[in-house]
Amino acid sequence: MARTLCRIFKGCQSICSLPLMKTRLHPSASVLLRTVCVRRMLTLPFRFSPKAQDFSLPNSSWGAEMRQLYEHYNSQCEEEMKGEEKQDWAWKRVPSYNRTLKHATGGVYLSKIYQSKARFFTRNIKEPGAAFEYVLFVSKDEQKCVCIFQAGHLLEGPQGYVHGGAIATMIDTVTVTHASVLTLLIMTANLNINYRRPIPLGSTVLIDSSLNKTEGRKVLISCKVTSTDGSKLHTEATALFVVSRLLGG
Ligand SMILES: CCCCCCCC/C=C\CCCCCCCC(=O)SCCNC(=O)CCNC(=O)[C@H](O)C(C)(C)COP(=O)(O)OP(=O)(O)OC[C@H]1O[C@@H](n2cnc3c(N)ncnc32)[C@H](O)[C@@H]1OP(=O)(O)O
Repeated sequence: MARTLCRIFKGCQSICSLPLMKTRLHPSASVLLRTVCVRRMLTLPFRFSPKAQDFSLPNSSWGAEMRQLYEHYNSQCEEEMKGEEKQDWAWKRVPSYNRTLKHATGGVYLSKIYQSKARFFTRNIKEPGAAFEYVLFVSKDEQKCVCIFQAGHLLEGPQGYVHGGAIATMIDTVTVTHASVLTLLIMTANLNINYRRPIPLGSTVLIDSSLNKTEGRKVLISCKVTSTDGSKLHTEATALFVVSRLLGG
C-alpha cells in the first residue's frame, strides 16, 4: 500500500513537474483537477501495476539520426549546477505509455478493468520501429514542444512515403501533448494541415510545435514537420484545442 501511494505521488509529481508554461489556462482548475484525480485514484478499487513501459526511450530500432537528436535534447534536460545554485532544466522529455490514463498520471497504471483492451493509438504496435517511433521534449523557456519522429514501414501511404493520416496523427499527438502541458482534459476541435512535401518512409523528421495563443477555453498551436536539418518543410499545421467544460470554462 505504501509503495502504491508512493507511485501515485510520484506520478502526480511528474505531472506537476512538467514545464509549467508562462501562459496558463485556469491554473486553479488545473490544480483542482489533479487533486481530484488523485483522490479518485485512492478511493476506487483499482489495481495498480509498477510495470509501465515508457515508449519514448531509445530502442534497437532507432537510427543514428534519431539517437543523435535524442542525445542532443536529452542532454539539455539535466539540471545544471552553476556555482552553489541549481539551475532549472531547459527541456524536459515527455514519457509515453500505451494507455491514455498512464499518460495523464505520469506512468501510474490505474486499472485493467475499464476498457482493458484499449491502447493508445500511436503506441499499440509491438514491433519496435515498425510504425510510430517518437520522443517528445518540451521547453519551458521557449514554450515549445519538439518531437523526433522516425516513420516505420507500416505507415506507408503513397509507395515509399508516409501516409497523410499517419502524419496527421503525429501532428495531433504532438500538439495535444503540448496543449496538455498547459491544461489537462482537452479535445482537438480543429486540425488544419497543409502537406507540402512527402516524407520518405523510414526517415526521421522533426515536428515542432509552438503556442500561438490561449483565449478563454481555447488553445491555438501551430506546428511544422521538417527534415532534421530544417532545410525541407514537409508539413505545416494549426490546431485548436478546447478545454473540457468540466474545468468550469
Ligand atoms: C508525465 C505525464 C505526462 C502528461 C502529459 C500529457 C500527455 C498527453 C498525451 C496524451 C493524452 C492522450 C490524449 C490524446 C487525444 C488526441 C487528441 C484527439 O484525438 S481528441 C479526439 C478528436 N476530437 C474530438 O472528438 C472532439 C469532438 N468535439 C467536441 O467534443 C466538442 O466540439 C469540443 C469539446 C471540441 C467543443 O465543444 P464545447 O461544447 O465544449 O465548446 P463550444 O462551445 O462548442 O466551443 C468552445 C469554443 O471553441 C470554438 N470551436 C469549437 N469547435 C471549433 C472548431 N471546429 N473550429 C473553430 N472553433 C471551434 C467555439 O466557436 C467556441 O469559441 P468561443 O468561446 O465562442 O470564442
